[in-house]
Amino acid sequence: MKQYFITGTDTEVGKTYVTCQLLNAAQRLSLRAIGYKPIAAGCELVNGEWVNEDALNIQKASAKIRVGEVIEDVGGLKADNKNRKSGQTLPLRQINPIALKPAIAPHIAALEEGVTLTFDKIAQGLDLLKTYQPDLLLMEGAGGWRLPLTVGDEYTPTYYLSDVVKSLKMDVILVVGMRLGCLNHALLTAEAIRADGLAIKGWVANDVTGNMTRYQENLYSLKAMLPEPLLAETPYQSEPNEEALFAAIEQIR
Ligand SMILES: Nc1ncnc2c1ncn2[C@@H]1O[C@H](COP(=O)(O)OP(=O)(O)OP(=O)(O)O)[C@@H](O)[C@H]1O
Ligand SMILES: C[C@H](N)[C@H](N)CCCCCC(=O)O
Ligand SMILES: [Mg+2]
Repeated sequence: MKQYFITGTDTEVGKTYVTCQLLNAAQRLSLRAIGYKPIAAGCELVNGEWVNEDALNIQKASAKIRVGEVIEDVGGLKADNKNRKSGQTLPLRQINPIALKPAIAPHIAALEEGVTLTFDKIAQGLDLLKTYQPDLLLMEGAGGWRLPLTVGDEYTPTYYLSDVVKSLKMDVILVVGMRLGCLNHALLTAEAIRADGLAIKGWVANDVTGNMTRYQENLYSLKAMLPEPLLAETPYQSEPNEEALFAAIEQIR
């Protein structure tokens, strides 16, 4: 089983978009691929359940439950798993255990809601998804690399999502949202990941706007400055480029 943490140069750069494209491509290559969004901020109440759009998209793109699959109860997340038939999507709460209502920085939302964002909650959710025996597990962050999870007095951050990834020793895939400013954001993010002692498996150039001036020149610059491989380019709003995505999967599987 291969597992990766998907980070990005910022929020809204296409981490979920790229995660789903990779999950779909892996599935087409007969790999069992599952996505995980441990912490999501920005939810709507749908039929009594707090639902986040990233989580829904990842649920849709993830492998389905198999015949007779029995899931161990980990941290109480098994709940809505009974009576499920094979071929159904994984329970949303397992894809996204921590759903915070306002679309704001998660540590602030958590403080408002009296929720604590702990290593254990994130790791338990990951362990539960591993019981489905995926070939590929992609865990999407929230925001960028240095995302605060907990704060002390005066909102001093004390613990970051990057610390969790460090403890889990996960390799990282960096999604670069191709827009003005991304060179600085990509280089700083890559420097921080390496300084945290983690490996960047590769990066994805996601054309998040479709109208970046000098897109190619920016891409050449990133290729020249980032030593890690460009896994794929994901174009703006076109049909997925399956060949490119398959090649990316071959590099990370
Ligand atoms: N290549 C693309 N073509 C078209 N639309 C895209 C592309 N990449 C991203 N988007 C759109 O841009 C928006 C932001 O993308 P996405 O939600 O994947 O960002 P994110 O980095 O996961 O953000 P967050 O930090 O909230 O998790 C979404 O509406 C998504 O559909
Ligand atoms: C709500 C939003 N869509 C993201 N999931 C959360 C982004 C948090 C960014 C925090 C920050 O670095 O300022
Ligand atoms: Mg997302």
